Amino acid sequence: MSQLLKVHGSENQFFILDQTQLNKQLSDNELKQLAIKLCDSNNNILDGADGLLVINDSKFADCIGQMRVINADGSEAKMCGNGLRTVSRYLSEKFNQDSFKVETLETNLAVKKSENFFDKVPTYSVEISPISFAKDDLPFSYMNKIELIDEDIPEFIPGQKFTALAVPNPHLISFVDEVDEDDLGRIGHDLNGSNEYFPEGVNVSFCEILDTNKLFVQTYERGVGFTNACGTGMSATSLAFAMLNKNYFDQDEDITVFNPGGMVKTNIKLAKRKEDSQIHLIGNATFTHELTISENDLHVANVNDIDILDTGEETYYQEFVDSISKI
Ligand SMILES: N[C@H](CCC[C@H](N)C(=O)O)C(=O)O
Repeated sequence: MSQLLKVHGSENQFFILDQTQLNKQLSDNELKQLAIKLCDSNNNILDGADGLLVINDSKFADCIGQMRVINADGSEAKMCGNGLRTVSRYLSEKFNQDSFKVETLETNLAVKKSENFFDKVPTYSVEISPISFAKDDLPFSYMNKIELIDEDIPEFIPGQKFTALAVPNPHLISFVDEVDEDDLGRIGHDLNGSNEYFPEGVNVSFCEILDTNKLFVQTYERGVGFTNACGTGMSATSLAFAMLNKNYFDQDEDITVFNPGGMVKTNIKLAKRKEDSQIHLIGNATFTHELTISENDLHVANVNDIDILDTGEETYYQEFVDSISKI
């Protein structure tokens, strides 16, 4: 029985650990160390990953499991949109249910199996919630602002506007004509080090508006760096897009969000009070490998003692990616 899975949502790569299968739960520090070890590409465990998703039993009767999110640097996040799709598939197949709730650090989220985007590419829809623009919920500090919505912030990039929102992890978004990776990398790095603006760091996304309900989003993630996709980043960006670009947004249709790892869809329902808007993220949940620690003791996971089985699913995902085009 494999103890770990290697998975991805839009090539945002994770390891999944189902702690309910272990004889002894790992401590928070052991989970942090395991995440750092597994995710570090220098350890040659399937080229590392962007984070570790930990599944535990839920304390809520209406949830079939709990998801915790540990970034590659060992920091814990409240939420992970791409990761929640893979955890939803894992729990769906484990309990043979297609629609249920998953407990996360901040709230319990509704998830469900969706119609596959492509043959043999399992596809899931997850609720992204709660939503906040309040400075104390991000948190951020900028002049006397209590919200940052389409705000000129010359200290970041002169002439570029930014929007900050928590879903509930923190996101800073800017709409650009073309993503400049140097700018994105510099701001992402600076705002996740010691800085006066985002004391707990922030995920930074640049977005190109390609057409009506069609976006390209690239993200520099807190606790990771550049990733192929960031589910909460694409979700937060989709809400900001719907709020700020009414002439390019059709509320009756999903938004197609391209990213360096592929494509997802988001569904936005704007509400009178913006925090009451609804976001759903729909996309693949691909399981690429099953891993077994022969020690059967994750506390001392030894790099050389891991058996790895390739599921063959990546082939189907790549066929999906080859079938889509931004234009
Ligand atoms: N780096 C994020 C957590 C992972 C989010 C991302 N991978 C997603 O799919 O939402 C943070 O520290 O808030």
